[in-house]
Amino acid sequence: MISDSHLRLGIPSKGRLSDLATDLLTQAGLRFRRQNRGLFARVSGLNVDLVYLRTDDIPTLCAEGAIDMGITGSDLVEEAGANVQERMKFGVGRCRLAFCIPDDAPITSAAELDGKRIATSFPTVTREYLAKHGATAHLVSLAGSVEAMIQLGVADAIVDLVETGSTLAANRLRILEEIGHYETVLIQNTKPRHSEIADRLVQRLEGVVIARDYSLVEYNIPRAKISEAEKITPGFNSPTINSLENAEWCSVQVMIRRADVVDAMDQLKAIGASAVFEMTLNNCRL
Ligand SMILES: Nc1ncnc2c1ncn2[C@@H]1O[C@H](COP(=O)(O)OP(=O)(O)OP(=O)(O)O)[C@@H](O)[C@H]1O
Ligand SMILES: O=P(O)(O)OC[C@H]1O[C@H](OP(=O)(O)OP(=O)(O)O)[C@H](O)[C@@H]1O
Ligand SMILES: [Mg+2]
Repeated sequence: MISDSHLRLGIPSKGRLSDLATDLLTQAGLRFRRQNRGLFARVSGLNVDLVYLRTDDIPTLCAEGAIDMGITGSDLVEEAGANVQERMKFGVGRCRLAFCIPDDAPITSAAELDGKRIATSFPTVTREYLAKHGATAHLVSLAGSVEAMIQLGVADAIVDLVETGSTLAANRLRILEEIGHYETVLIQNTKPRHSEIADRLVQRLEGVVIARDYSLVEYNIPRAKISEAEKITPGFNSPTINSLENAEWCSVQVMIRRADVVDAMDQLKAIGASAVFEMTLNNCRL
């Protein structure tokens, strides 16, 4: 099934990153079907084989060359100490890794955890962080449910991922100190095989990631106001300006970060723009 002439891309077989990765690849136009419980899938029209793996094994398997590229969490890359190249950030699966303690604990910094017991799924990152701050601790390594470990009496503090903070709140814990910010990434072996296919894959995925971040905004504006409008909407490179039948007016097309669109639309209206539309982008090549 697996072929040497194909690039091998490792993707999460289950868990929260599994759907994220499948959605990204599908939106990027890759066509594939995973056979029931199968560990491989061939992509049609592009020489790529998908390999379904555990999210936390992907960094090591990529560093070892078992797969050429992989989709995983940057936290897991760091924990594995995997020597891989990060090719892309996807802007999804964002989370922080943090030292957390009971709400009412009087501790004020991670250095004060010297000699204490810490439960975590990230023993390497935790040990290295503590060492940099002149501390050592007894680490209890676990695969999950780390937030329960203080109540269970096996730890004084934990190091775990935090996204919304609701798991911490439910367990009456608070963040003591953040170790770092992480997200879903595309990694590649440092001695790439099939570089051309890899670059094509990156280009396709970038098209989706940029399109997810931007909208296309179109509006009509009096020519006399163009420079004012350009200050509000400078565009990714520069805006596209088209003539209208009424020579005093023109139509502008421009990419704007989604988070900034409503503000920009209000400002455009205020300087005299009309027919201001926001359109969703599905994909792009810039
Ligand atoms: N709450 C979260 N919010 C956002 N991203 C997260 C969160 N928890 C984990 N992640 C990201 O997803 C990756 C995989 O998470 P994890 O290893 O916990 O698997 P999972 O998908 O949650 O499955 P399970 O915990 O059931 O094994 C993490 O390494 C991290 O990059
Ligand atoms: O800040 P929050 O939004 O609450 O998210 C953080 C929680 O999400 C992850 O757990 P997961 O759901 O993967 O369960 P696990 O402990 O079994 O890995 C992580 O390990 C935290 O427990
Ligand atoms: Mg989890």
